[in-house]
Amino acid sequence: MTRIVIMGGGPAGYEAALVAAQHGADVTIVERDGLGGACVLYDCVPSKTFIASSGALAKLHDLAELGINTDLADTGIDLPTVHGRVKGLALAQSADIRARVQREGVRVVIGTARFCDDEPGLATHKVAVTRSDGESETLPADVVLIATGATPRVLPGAVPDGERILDWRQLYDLAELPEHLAVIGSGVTGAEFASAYTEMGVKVTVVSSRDRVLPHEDADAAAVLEEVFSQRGTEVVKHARADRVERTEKGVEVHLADGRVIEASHALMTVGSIPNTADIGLERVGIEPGPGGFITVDRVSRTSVPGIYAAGDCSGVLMLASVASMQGRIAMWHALGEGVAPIKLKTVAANVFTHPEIATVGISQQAIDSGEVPARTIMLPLATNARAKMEGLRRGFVKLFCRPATGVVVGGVVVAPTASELILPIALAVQNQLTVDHLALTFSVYPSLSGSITEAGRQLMRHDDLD
Ligand SMILES: Cc1cc2nc3c(=O)[nH]c(=O)nc-3n(C[C@H](O)[C@H](O)[C@H](O)COP(=O)(O)OP(=O)(O)OC[C@H]3O[C@@H](n4cnc5c(N)ncnc54)[C@H](O)[C@@H]3O)c2cc1C
Ligand SMILES: NC(=O)c1ccc[n+]([C@@H]2O[C@H](COP(=O)([O-])OP(=O)(O)OC[C@H]3O[C@@H](n4cnc5c(N)ncnc54)[C@H](O)[C@@H]3O)[C@@H](O)[C@H]2O)c1
Repeated sequence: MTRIVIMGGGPAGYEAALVAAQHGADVTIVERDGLGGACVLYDCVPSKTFIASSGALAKLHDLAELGINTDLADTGIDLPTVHGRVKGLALAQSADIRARVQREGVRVVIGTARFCDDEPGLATHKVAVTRSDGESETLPADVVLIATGATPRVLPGAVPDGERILDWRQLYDLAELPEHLAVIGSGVTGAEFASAYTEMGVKVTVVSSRDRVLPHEDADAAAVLEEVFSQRGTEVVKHARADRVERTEKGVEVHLADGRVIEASHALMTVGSIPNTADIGLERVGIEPGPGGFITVDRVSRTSVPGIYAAGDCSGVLMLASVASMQGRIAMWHALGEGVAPIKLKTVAANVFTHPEIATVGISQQAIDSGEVPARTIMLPLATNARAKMEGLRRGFVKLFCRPATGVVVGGVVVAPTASELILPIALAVQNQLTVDHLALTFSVYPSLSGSITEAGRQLMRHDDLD
């Protein structure tokens, strides 16, 4: 029986464990904190639960237009309940995952793992575990999966103190909503929290090192978000690199590299993550971490050392739970000799949970505009969609990209309140190389927002006739 040890019990680790157990391997997961990993306990799941509350409040703002009277002055946030729900749900989800993997016969050890091979180059490996009960053990392994995830990056001049200078994992311990929150960093994490706190009525200032929020996302989508921010009074300070954050009597001062100073009550640091690869004994097996400490892997999650795979945030491939899970599963299929297709990153669907949401799949507009990928494109504003009008939605759009000659769908963007759900037909088309004709000839419900996706297909199909 193949002995598999998995370091880390996040999506990469636990999904891998489920696959390995299904294929009859002897599987042990070593996890420091709890099953589900940082994804479930501190990052993805808590933030999306928090956003469920801010999103509910956001909907109230739009009710007046639909003829519903609500007294917004009377509407409030019960922060302890919101935070209690966030933490409770995370723990419950973690317990569910633990029960599931144990049901499948996986051994779960709560503790910290590191390699302890006697020398690099051996055919099998050893993992030393310091368990949470203080005991130690050594696990022999034919295959090891490194799935240790990542941790918030700390700027030396802005070390989180859990009171005024916070990382995103500390937010749910605040007793009250911040009076004025400075969000440092305008990537996906920064944008999501800026949006959530804005909807909760907090004054928010976003410090963006670039000329816009969400520098890695679709520029038109980022522009919609900036418009919403501006309408809600949220300021985006651009070309602004935070040098340090100092505590003052009343709150914090964010000192920018160009000398500007932003005053706020609290600072939320969202300046990225670093992989948890420093203390896991990589030198004992001869793995040299790549740039930024990430472990280099190929498309079936192999590292440079036979028998050792890596998956998820520690590999830095695409820091998404869905990608981590797929990398983990692929690693196990490969290790156990199953037929396996290398991961296809061009088909990954992702969503930014702002208000409105921004969902993307496949080739980006930027790759098309730069000439890297030839494609025909269409952008339909939601304002032209009957259902959107009925719902009072003015902002947002659907974009669809296809190959110039064949009409095969290669990507798309949806900006809408439920973009995370609406992106699926486009993702399905990209994954299965469907054409705009397939979308165009599919019945969508009338009236529906998804009608804009079939309409986008039809508009690109018309162009086909001119080719
Ligand atoms: C605020 C935020 C929101 C996010 N929202 C989303 C989202 O909506 N959708 C999405 O797809 N992605 C989201 N992500 C990204 C997603 O959380 C990560 O991509 C995902 O957690 C990666 O999973 P993983 O298994 O690689 O690592 P993790 O979830 O980080 O799990 C790794 C685990 O390994 C443990 N570990 C580390 N070292 C050791 C060791 N030596 N021994 C034992 N255990 C160890 C860690 O304690 C951790 O629990 C979000 C990220 C952030 C920061
Ligand atoms: N909904 C989701 O799926 C979701 C949510 C959150 C995060 N994630 C994933 O996690 C990964 C990390 O995202 P992230 O937003 O945490 O990190 P990031 O690295 O993408 O963004 C951090 C931003 O902070 C900026 N920055 C760095 N130092 C700065 C400074 N001193 N002053 C001002 N700005 C500074 C960087 O230029 C960058 O734009 C991404 O791959 C993302 O997709 C996904």
